[in-house]
Amino acid sequence: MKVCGMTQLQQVAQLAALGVDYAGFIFYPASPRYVAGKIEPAALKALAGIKKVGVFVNATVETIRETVAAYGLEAVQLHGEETPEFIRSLNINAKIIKVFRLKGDEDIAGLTDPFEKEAAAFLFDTKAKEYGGTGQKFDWSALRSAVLGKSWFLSGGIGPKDITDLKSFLADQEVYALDVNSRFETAPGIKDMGLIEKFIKGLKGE
Ligand SMILES: O=C(O)c1ccccc1NCC(=O)[C@H](O)[C@H](O)COP(=O)(O)O
Repeated sequence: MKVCGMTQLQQVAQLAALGVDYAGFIFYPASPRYVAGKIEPAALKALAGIKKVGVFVNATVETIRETVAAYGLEAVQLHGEETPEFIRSLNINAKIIKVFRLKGDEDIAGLTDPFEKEAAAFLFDTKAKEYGGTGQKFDWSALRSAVLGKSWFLSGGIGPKDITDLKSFLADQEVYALDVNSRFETAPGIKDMGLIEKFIKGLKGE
């Protein structure tokens, strides 16, 4: 599982203790979850036990490279209109997660194929006015028939009430990991850790 939009180091450590695989950090200045100035880069770099993902929206090569080095990011999530050529030019020591923002009726393979070589994983989020963290879902059924030769994250508005639907979707889909965010917040960037713990247990059927 990935929990995105973290802004407090203590909560990131709590996620690690819960066994969450990935923590996401928003490096998009227009987001209310913009992490710069909220977590000290060296402190995050030193924190072990969870993979750190930097989320960028149409950032420059220099910004991404500097941020990966400063915060010790293991992966970069490209949430904007980044092209395969742009990804090739990055040349960084971090996995690339390319985001596709969907309504649900798109030709998924047509969107993902150009990124087959450049991305380590895909993430499917909801197409909305804002780039991410909208709390809105898209129609997952388009993903049921998509043939994707790559690990992918399911994202977009996933919340505590979705456990039953998720269990049925995950039963016959090769979803690599779920990505959750605003539906588990008390305020933008502040997570309700109790809710996250309950959600993890609920998915495991505990
Ligand atoms: O969370 C943000 O504020 C954000 C802003 C701009 C680009 C991406 C952003 N979030 C990235 C994520 O991976 C979210 O988890 C994803 O959009 C789903 O969020 P939600 O619908 O709130 O579950």
